[in-house]
Amino acid sequence: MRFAHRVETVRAAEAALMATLPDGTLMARAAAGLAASCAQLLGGLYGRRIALLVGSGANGGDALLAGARLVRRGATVKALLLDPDRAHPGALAALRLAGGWIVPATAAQLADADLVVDGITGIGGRGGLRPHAAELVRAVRAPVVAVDVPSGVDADTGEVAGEAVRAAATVTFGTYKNGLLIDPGHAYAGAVRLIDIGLGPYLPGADLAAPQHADVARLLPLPTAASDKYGRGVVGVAAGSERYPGAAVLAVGGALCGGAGAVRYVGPAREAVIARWPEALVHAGAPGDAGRVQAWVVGPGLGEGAEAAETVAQVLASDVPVLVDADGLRYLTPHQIAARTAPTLITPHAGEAARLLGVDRAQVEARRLSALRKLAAAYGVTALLKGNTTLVSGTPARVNPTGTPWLATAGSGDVLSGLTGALLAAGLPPTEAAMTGAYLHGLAGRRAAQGGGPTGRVGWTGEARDTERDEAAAARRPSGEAYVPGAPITAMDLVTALGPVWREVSASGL
Ligand SMILES: NC(=O)C1=CN([C@@H]2O[C@H](COP(=O)(O)OP(=O)(O)OC[C@H]3O[C@@H](n4cnc5c(N)ncnc54)[C@H](OP(=O)(O)O)[C@@H]3O)[C@@H](O)[C@H]2O)[C@@H](O)CC1
Ligand SMILES: Nc1ncnc2c1ncn2[C@@H]1O[C@H](COP(=O)(O)OP(=O)(O)O)[C@@H](O)[C@H]1O
Ligand SMILES: [K+]
Repeated sequence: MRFAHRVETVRAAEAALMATLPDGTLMARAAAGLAASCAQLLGGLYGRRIALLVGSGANGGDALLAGARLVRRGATVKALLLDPDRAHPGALAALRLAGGWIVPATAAQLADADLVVDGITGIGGRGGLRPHAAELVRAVRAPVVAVDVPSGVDADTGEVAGEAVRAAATVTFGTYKNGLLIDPGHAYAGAVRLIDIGLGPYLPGADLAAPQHADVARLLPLPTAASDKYGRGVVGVAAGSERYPGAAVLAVGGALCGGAGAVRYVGPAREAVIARWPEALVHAGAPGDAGRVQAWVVGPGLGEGAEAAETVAQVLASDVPVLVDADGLRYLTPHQIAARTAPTLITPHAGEAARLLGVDRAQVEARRLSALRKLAAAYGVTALLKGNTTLVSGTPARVNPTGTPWLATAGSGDVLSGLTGALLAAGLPPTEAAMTGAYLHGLAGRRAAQGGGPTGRVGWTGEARDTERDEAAAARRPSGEAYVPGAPITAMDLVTALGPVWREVSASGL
C-alpha cells in the first residue's frame, strides 16, 4: 500500500519528531531528497540552470536549501522570491553562501531555465495560486519539480480551486498527501517520489491507501482442491432490459471472467446473455425466486420504471451482499438499506453520485473524497466512486492507482460491476472487493489498450507514478516515461483481459 495522511496528522507527527532532533534537521533531510531528485531528473548538474519559485513558508525554505546543494554540485541556481521580506531566512542565507542568485520575481527570469522548482506553497497553501504566483507559473516552459505538493493543489482533498502548478514530478516528504493520489490533484502531480524524513514511527493509521500488486494478490480468492463452483461463489446478475441487453452481457462476462464459480442471470436479456455466455444460468422469473446466490449485482442497463424499481427492491430484500450500480441507483433509499442484514456496495460515477447527494456533478468532481464519505454515511453503504482515480470508502479510504482514461468507454462500468460482484460472492468484504475490482479493471484497461494512457510525461528513470509496476516498466524505457499511449478499447476487450490480469496479479503474490 501507499499510505497518505492529512495535513494535521503530518504536522502532529512532525512536531513529535522535531522534539527529538536539532532544529532544521527535517528541512535539511527534505532538501537533500529534493536536490538528489532534481539532479536525477536532469541527468547531471554541471552547466544546468535551475530556477526556484520561492514562497514565504517552509516549502520555499525547502526549495532554497535544495538550491544551495545544487549550486555546490555545479548547477546555476536563481531564486525568485514571491515575498522577499518573508523568505525563510536560514535557507536564503544558505543559498547565498553557496553562490546562488537572488533575482527579481519576473517571468523573464524563467526563460532560460532547464528545470523549475515549485516551492510556492506546500501543505500550508490555501486556495489556488495568488495572481503574482499564477503569472509566473504561466510563464514556465521547463519541466517543474513540485516541492511536497504542486502549489495550488489542496493537500488534503486534491481540490484545485483556481490555477495550480502542473508538475512533471513531485517530491513529497514523510508520507503521501491525499491530494497527490486523488484527482484532480493527482493529475497535477506527475511522477511522485516519497522522501523518508523519519516521520514513519510518529504517523498513525492512514487516511487514504493506494493498493499495489502485492496487496491485491493477497486478496484474490484462489480455488483450492476442496473448491466446487458453489464454494467459489455464485453471482446473481439482475441487469439489462429490452433497450440495453448489452449491459447484461457485459456484467455477466465481468463476473464469469472475474472468478465467479457460476453466474445466475435474471432479466429480459436472457437470449443475448446465453448467446455470448453459454455457461450462464438464466432465469425467467424475478430475482426473489432465482435460487441461491452468494452476492447480487443489480442495475446495469436496467432502465427506468416500476419493473426496474421492483427488481431493485427484491434484490435488496435478500440476505446476501448486494452491489447496486447504474439504473439501480435510481431506486435506492437509505430506509431500504437500513433494513438489510448483509453489506451493500454502490458504484456510482460522478453524475450518479451527484444525484444521490442532491448536488452538482462539478461539486463531486472537485471534492471526490468528501463526496465519497458523504455517500457512505448518508446511505449506510460502502461506496465506490468511479473516475480516473476511483475511490472506495473504508478505513482508510482506498484510491485505485491503475486507472487509464481508455476505460472511459461505453459498458466499461458494467464489466466492473460483474467483476466486483464475483469478488463479493467469493466472500471478500465490500471495501476489499471494490478495491480489488477497481484495481483489476484498471489493469485490464491498460492491458487491453496496450498502454496506460495518453499522458506520457517525464519521470525519473527508474521511478514513475502510480504503482511499483509502473516504476519497473518506466525503468525499462529509456525516456523514463511511465505511460505509453495505447489504443482505443471496447468493454468486451476488458472482459477478455481479466483472465490474464488475474493471472499476473495472483502470480506476483506467490
Ligand atoms: N511537515 C513536515 O514534516 C515538513 C515540512 N516541510 C515543508 O514545510 C512545508 C509547510 O510549510 P508551511 O507550514 O510554512 O507552509 P507552506 O506550504 O510553505 O505555505 C505557507 C505560506 O504560503 C503562503 N500561501 C498560502 N496560500 C497561498 C497561495 N494560494 N498562494 C500563494 N501563497 C500562499 C502563506 O502566506 P500568507 O497566507 O501568510 O500570506 C504562507 O506564508 C511543507 O509543505 C514542506 O515543504 C519540510 O521542510 C520538512 C518537514
Ligand atoms: N477519464 C477516466 N480515466 C480513467 N478511468 C475512467 C475515466 N472515465 C471513466 N473511467 C472508468 O471507466 C468506467 C466507466 O464506468 P461508467 O461510467 O459506469 O460507464 P458505463 O455506464 O458506460 O459502463 C469506470 O470504471 C470509471 O472509473
Ligand atoms: K510546492
